[in-house]
Parts: sequence; C-alpha cells; structure tokens
Amino acid sequence: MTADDVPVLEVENLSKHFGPVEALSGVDLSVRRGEVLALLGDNGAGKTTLTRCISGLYRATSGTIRVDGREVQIATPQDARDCGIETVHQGLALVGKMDVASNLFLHREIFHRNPLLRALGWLDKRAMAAEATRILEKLKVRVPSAGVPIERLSGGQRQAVAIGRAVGWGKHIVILDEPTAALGVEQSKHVNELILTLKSQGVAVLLISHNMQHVIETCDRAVVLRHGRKAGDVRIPDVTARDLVDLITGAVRAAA
Ligand SMILES: Nc1ncnc2c1ncn2[C@@H]1O[C@H](COP(=O)(O)OP(=O)(O)OP(=O)(O)O)[C@@H](O)[C@H]1O
Repeated sequence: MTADDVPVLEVENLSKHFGPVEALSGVDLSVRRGEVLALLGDNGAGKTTLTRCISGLYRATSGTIRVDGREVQIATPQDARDCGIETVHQGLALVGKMDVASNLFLHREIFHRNPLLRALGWLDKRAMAAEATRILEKLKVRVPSAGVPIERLSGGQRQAVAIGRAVGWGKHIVILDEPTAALGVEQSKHVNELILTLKSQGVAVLLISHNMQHVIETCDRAVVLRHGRKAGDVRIPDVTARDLVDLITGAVRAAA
C-alpha cells in the first residue's frame, strides 16, 4: 500500500447522542490526499454533528478517528488543528475592519525582528503582507491587495480568504461548511475553482453542500447521511444529481 492509498482522514463507526437523540449512528467515511468528498444529507441528517466531532467542537459518544492511518483523540478544536484539520464554518470568523493580511495571520502574527519593538508587541506588517500575498497567489485567489479591509471584499473573496487562512499553514485536511451557500453564480464559480486548486495541491477536502450541481462539478465522491446513518458512499462519475437527491431523500425510483 502506498502513502497515497492510506486515507488522510478516516472516521469509523462514529456515533453521537444528545440525550435520547441519536444524531449519528455508526458512521464511516474516509478521505484521501487530493480528494474532494461531499458530505450530503437533508436538514437534520447529521452533517454538522459529524463535522463538529471531527473538528473538536463535539466529543463523539463512540467511534474512532484516524489521521494518516493513526488513531487520534480529538477533544478540542486545537486537537483537531494539531492533527492538521481546519474547518471553515459558515460564519467565516473574519474581522471586517482588519485587512486581508491581518485576518490571514490572526493568532499567528509575525512580530517585528527588532527585539525592542518585538517586546512592545509591534508586528512585522511588511512580512505579513508579503507572506499573505504568497499564500493567496499559491491558491490563485484574486483580491485587490493584502492591505484591503475584509469589509470591502465580495462574499466570494471573503470565503477565499477564510479558506486561505485554513490551508495556508500546511494543513492537509479542510472541512468546508457550505462555502457557496450565500454566493451568486460568479462568486460560487471562483470558490469552486479554489476547491479544485486545493485538490491539485494534495489537500483532502470534506465539503458540506446542498448544491448538487456544485457537488457534481467539484467532488470525487459523496457520502450521504440520512437520519444520522450512512445511506450511501458513491463515486461522483457513477451518479447523476438526481441519483444524489434520491439518496438524500430515500426515494426509490421505479426502474426505467
Ligand atoms: N446540540 C444538540 N442538542 C440536541 N440535538 C441536537 C444538537 N445538535 C444537533 N441535534 C440533532 O441532531 C440531529 C442532526 O443535526 P445536524 O445539525 O447535525 O444536521 P445537519 O445535517 O447538519 O442539518 P442542516 O442541514 O439543517 O444543518 C438533528 O435531529 C438535530 O436536531
């Protein structure tokens, strides 16, 4: 087995109960390097609960999570980050008044090289802007400059900056929670292109989406949840958008 055959992220028999509510029951999934896996399901199917267990916001009731073939214990968001898992939540958690570079470096600021200025908490803004520009170029993200405040960017550009922050630090597993939900056609196209760029750079992407066309265009495989259980694990080239909707809803179509 080569390194590329080992899933970078593997979830086995994962369950999460909230009191009597079985939000997830015995769910398995795996994602490989450079693979985009869609996580699909109707409202309440368990998608958010599953990604929260992987990103350390919830503690699973039972089950195993492996990263690069090794079992890991994820009890906090920091544990998930330490394993190389970053999540871009729908709220994005960007600071509107701060510029692109400062947002990319939030909690990872580069301090001034001069020891005195460093001790006073001065940031090396020039180094941060240069590194931010490098990250954005690598991801082919187009923003006017690293110095522009986030509040002046479009929704798609903000999404791209949030994704850049997630993967710009060598993280190799990224969970994207409906990244195009609030975007128009053109902006969604850019975000989908960014997802394909991540794929080409070997990042494993777990994508929650309700947009079947986007799933068909960007994903390699889809895991479908229904009432907290896995209802399907399909290769995208083998299915149509209609097949995916049927798996999500549990509809049984008469044979043609
Ligand atoms: N904190 C909680 N306490 C109790 N029940 C919860 C909690 N979070 C989720 N649930 C329940 O778990 C089930 C799965 O919810 P979840 O939010 O994971 O679904 P989802 O697939 O993400 O739905 P949506 O697409 O609407 O966001 C639902 O029945 C929901 O009511």
